Amino acid sequence: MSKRYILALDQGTTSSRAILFDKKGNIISLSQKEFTQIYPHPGWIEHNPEEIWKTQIEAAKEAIQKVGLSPSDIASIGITNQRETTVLWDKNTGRSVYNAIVWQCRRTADLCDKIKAAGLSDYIRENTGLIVDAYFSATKIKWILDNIEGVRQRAEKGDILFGNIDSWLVWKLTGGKLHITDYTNASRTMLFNIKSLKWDENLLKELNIPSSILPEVRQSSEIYGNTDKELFGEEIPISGIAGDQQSALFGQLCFQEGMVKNTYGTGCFMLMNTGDKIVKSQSGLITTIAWGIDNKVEYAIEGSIFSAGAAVQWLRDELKIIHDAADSDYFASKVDDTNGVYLVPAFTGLGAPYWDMHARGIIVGLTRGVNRNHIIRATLESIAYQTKDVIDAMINDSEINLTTLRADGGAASNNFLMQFQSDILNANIEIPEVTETTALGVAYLAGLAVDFWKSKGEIVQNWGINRKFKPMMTPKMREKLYAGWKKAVERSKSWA
Ligand SMILES: Nc1ncnc2c1ncn2[C@@H]1O[C@H](COP(=O)(O)OP(=O)(O)O)[C@@H](O)[C@H]1O
Ligand SMILES: O=P(O)(O)OC[C@H](O)CO
Repeated sequence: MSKRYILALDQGTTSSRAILFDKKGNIISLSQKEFTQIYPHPGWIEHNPEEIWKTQIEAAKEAIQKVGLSPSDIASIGITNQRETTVLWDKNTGRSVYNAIVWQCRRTADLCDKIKAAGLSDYIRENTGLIVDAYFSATKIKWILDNIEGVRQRAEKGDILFGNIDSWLVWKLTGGKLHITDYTNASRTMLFNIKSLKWDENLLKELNIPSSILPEVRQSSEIYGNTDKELFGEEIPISGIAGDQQSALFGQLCFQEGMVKNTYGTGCFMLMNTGDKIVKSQSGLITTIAWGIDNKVEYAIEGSIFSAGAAVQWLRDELKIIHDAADSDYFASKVDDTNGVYLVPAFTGLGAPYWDMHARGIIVGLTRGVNRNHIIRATLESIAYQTKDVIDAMINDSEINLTTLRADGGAASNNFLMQFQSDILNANIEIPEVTETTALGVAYLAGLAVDFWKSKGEIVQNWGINRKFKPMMTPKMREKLYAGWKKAVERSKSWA
């Protein structure tokens, strides 16, 4: 029987998902497992790598079993992942030497300040496309090497391996046979030279990171190897790897230069395809690798927003003023405005376009009549305002005339948010039929490598729009609201 499905493993910040797609790009089966968020100190965030592996493999097996399929129905596996999150493990035991330091973690902010003071910012910008920030993997790797007893010595002996979550999962899936990553993930480490497409020797030296720990960098779409037979009962090829935001760009079919998508998950990540051009942002965006496919690399500019859906989770888990993230839609719509309140969710500093590692969250404009609905509404509006900050930067850099934004991610299901977003941007928002575009993107990358899909042209036939939002706000109101946001952002800066 022919192999009818591609299995995408989507290892996100808050959950591990496994999704089976058919040739039309339809979801056949989905399994999702949440895992523990570990906050050892204010501003620090960790995950347990073993728990990530456990939830991911369980989700994969469940997705196959719940629709009565067997591994022989699967043509190949694609892996997409939360990016930058850093794992170091011992290659002899296969066990991690410390928790994964998550992309949001701010513990290396001071180290980044030292890197800036040493005058390395321009070199880093020029060669890695990135802005010096605790967000990226490099300083997280250095922190583990310098702070966990014995790890540096073991690394120097050649016993320690580094990987982002993609590498960790491939290592586990292949029973320790492959230590690889792809171009998209490598471009988020602050150690990879996006021009020469090699690990940057100068930065490795400056940061005192041994090159022996680094994975081999491969394309985002090619057959890398097979899963260990023990795992699924038979081997399945692995043929796609991409960081989740680049994967969503692919899944939203933004194949042409100038096409833009925004993913509303834990954070918000807006990427614009810039083709074979390395565009250097003048407005606080970063340059990243979009994908490596057919022996060619394409680039993107990106605006990374650290807290979007995370702020809604905070309303649910810490303030406990909503039961479920989706309730925020209902409560925000019960009031006409925020009653003058702005919430800046700089829980882990501010990313693009401000890049302030020391900013912290604030709620301003409180008066006696403010109630919980206003706070909930201000939280959702903050996601839209942050997106506007990034779009304005993108328009400034590329002179595009953005009329339509393709949106996806968990919070894109919030109709209030999408309408407010359309209003504040004065642009149309389109939500595709398959909103799991992150998983879909890497399924396409994996499927192209094994001829499950013959070409991008065949994939484009699968595209369909589910919902559309059109701007309805007056320009005067838009300007007034946004001016208030800019003022609030100023108050949140340089706090910690
Ligand atoms: N209806 C909703 N309204 C607002 N936020 C939502 C809604 N549904 C989910 N979210 C938020 O979206 C995030 C989950 O989206 P997802 O794309 O799965 O993120 P990730 O890949 O970062 O784990 C959570 O932070 C959650 O609070
Ligand atoms: O897992 P997500 O969807 O929150 O994405 C996280 C990003 O990859 C961080 O750069």
